[in-house]
Amino acid sequence: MKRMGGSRSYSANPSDYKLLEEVGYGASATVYRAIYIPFNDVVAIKCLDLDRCNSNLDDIRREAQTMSLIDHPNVIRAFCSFVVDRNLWVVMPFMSEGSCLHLMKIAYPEGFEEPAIGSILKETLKALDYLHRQGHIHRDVKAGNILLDNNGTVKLADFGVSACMFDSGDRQRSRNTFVGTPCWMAPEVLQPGSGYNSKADIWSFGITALELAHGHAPFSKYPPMKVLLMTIQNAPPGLDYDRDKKFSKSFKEMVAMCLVKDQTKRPTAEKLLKHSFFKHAKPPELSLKKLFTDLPPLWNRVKALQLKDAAQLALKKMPSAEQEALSQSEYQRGVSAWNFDIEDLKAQASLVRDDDIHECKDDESLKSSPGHKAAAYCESSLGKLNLDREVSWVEFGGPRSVDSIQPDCLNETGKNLDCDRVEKGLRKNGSNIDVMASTSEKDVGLAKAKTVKPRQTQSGPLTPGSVNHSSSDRVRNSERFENENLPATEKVCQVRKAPSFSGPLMLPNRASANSLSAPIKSSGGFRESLDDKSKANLVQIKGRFSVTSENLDLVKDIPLSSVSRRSSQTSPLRKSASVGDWMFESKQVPISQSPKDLTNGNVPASILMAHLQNLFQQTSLQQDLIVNLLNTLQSAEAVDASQNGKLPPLPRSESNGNVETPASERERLLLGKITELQSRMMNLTDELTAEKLKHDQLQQQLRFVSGVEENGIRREVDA
Ligand SMILES: Nc1ncnc2c1ncn2[C@@H]1O[C@H](COP(=O)(O)OP(=O)(O)OP(=O)(O)O)[C@@H](O)[C@H]1O
Repeated sequence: MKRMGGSRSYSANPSDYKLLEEVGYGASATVYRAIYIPFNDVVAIKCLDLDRCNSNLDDIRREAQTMSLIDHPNVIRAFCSFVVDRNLWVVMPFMSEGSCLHLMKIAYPEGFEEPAIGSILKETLKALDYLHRQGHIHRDVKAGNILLDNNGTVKLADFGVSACMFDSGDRQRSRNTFVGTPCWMAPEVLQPGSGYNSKADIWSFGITALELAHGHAPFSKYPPMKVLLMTIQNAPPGLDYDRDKKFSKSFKEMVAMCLVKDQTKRPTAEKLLKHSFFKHAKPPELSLKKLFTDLPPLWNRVKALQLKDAAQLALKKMPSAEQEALSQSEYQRGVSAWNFDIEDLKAQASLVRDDDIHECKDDESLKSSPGHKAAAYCESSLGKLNLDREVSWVEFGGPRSVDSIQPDCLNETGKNLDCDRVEKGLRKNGSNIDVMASTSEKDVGLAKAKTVKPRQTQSGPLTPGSVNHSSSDRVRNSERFENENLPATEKVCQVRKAPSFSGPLMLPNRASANSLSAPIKSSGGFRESLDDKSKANLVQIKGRFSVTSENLDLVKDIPLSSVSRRSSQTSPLRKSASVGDWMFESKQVPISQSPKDLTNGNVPASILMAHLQNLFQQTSLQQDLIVNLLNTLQSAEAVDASQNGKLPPLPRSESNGNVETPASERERLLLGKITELQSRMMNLTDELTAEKLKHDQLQQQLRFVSGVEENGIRREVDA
């Protein structure tokens, strides 16, 4: 793809470009300063490692093409793009001051002053307004993607995850997938199925405003899953009245407007641009230029940051392998499917120990601790959450390992670049770099110890052919090197190879990829409203079917089709209860199934046996119950009659005490009563016979099932 840069066109021939220093890196790309030889123009080349990209080549090409069609002074456009081995090269204008994130890490760890923030945000908002009008959602608005050049120009970069709202087919559907960086992600983006639109960018824009104001995004020190939960559950973050006294009311108000959880209540970019905060924003060339005075060139800053990151990461206490395995499986369980369940996630997040939330806390004491920003940077820059449709596993680990960073301290001749000098230079320049650069001597020593190892350089001026190695190869190669050559003292660095909480999460979004271990919940992921009693015992709900913990043992292997249907069938015991108020409490009998259900071949014989035995027991109990009932009725009638005087005492023979032949009215009444009792008894006998019949049928089935099972076992034994 050949495109025009201004009035000039750039070729798609890699040998026309000379790669110089590395000036940035992200989850899937490394960015180099480069020279376009035919014009002797400085450009930036983003080398996207296709092995590390989740998208297919067509998608990536389309993205690069989209980028090349962009035409706005505040949006980075691609001059051209082409594939070089397993990399896609995207040629674009070089932004000499790099990203706002890098600038903050190097010189403004507590964030920028309001006038600078106002200018940066206004230019960014113009970019968003343009993109939204063109039908795009950027989906990755953050300080790391806002680039600056030395005359104060601000451009929004990185269409790595942008999508066209007017796309059709797969790409349109893919808007229902999670893509982005968790700290900046809008609540609706984190909740699958709820759908989102360009207002998601407005939320990210609000988070970016906080990032520029504080030097880090809210929640940036937490692991991705925790961020995800906090974004969904907590009140939206904002500028605090007390803590952020230095910021104006209109700035605070503008941020609050962006960070409304209900996306429909967020303003559009166009509307937001009319906010008084932006009306009074200074032109960027006035407020931004002074930010870079006295800073070393971008590539040296990037190197210093890489060293700092490496040292910080090496110092981090890593969780044990077991904990990692647990956290991986928990993460996978929680978000590995569309049935995104907040309760389950809450439980998982609670498994994350507080000391796993790395040393950066929000409190001021820690803020002032040396190097805390770099650690926060590591968290935020590595904590990319990417839930892609084709991925069915969770991947942890930062986008770059310590190892992959090491060669950056070497120049093309393999000589060690004087990293100390870089740091000293930064300090000398009087900026706040001390905070960033003042990790203990141990850190620096550690980093230096690693840099002196003779290795083939992969940075510095590079010819196109020399960028053949994918970044993953680089990591792998250097890991091998580490394993073979690392002295014991440097083993700590190997912790980087262990997965980390803050690495990119690649989570599947396929509905079918749900986890068996996760409880089945009603469609919204929340339990249906049930009375407290049933809630307490509830294990599963699926439509109108429920299983309670009381019958869990009996039921655990029975397929859902044989699980009791709530309040739709009456158990034999309920029937008996309706005869009189004879409530029969049995915790073993909550299931009612028709013999058809039980003999449909799906139910294991052992379960069926238990169930039939249970029914047999019930029937016997019912028999006893009916007999008792009859006896009770008879004696009660007699007592009643004699007490109420309805049936006067029978005349007794004086001589032998026998009842004499009825002759009187009283005797007729008595006979009537007896007849009534007899008919009731007959009814009850009928019921009893029916129950006996049922009992016999069940016994037959029981025998049949046992026979089948025995035959099966015999056949198995014979075989
Ligand atoms: N045109 C450019 N000029 C100067 N520096 C650049 C340019 N483009 C990118 N960078 C630097 O490179 C870094 C990484 O670039 P980019 O964000 O495009 O990579 P990525 O892999 O898409 O990162 P992520 O997805 O993590 O945001 C940026 O944060 C910025 O510091």
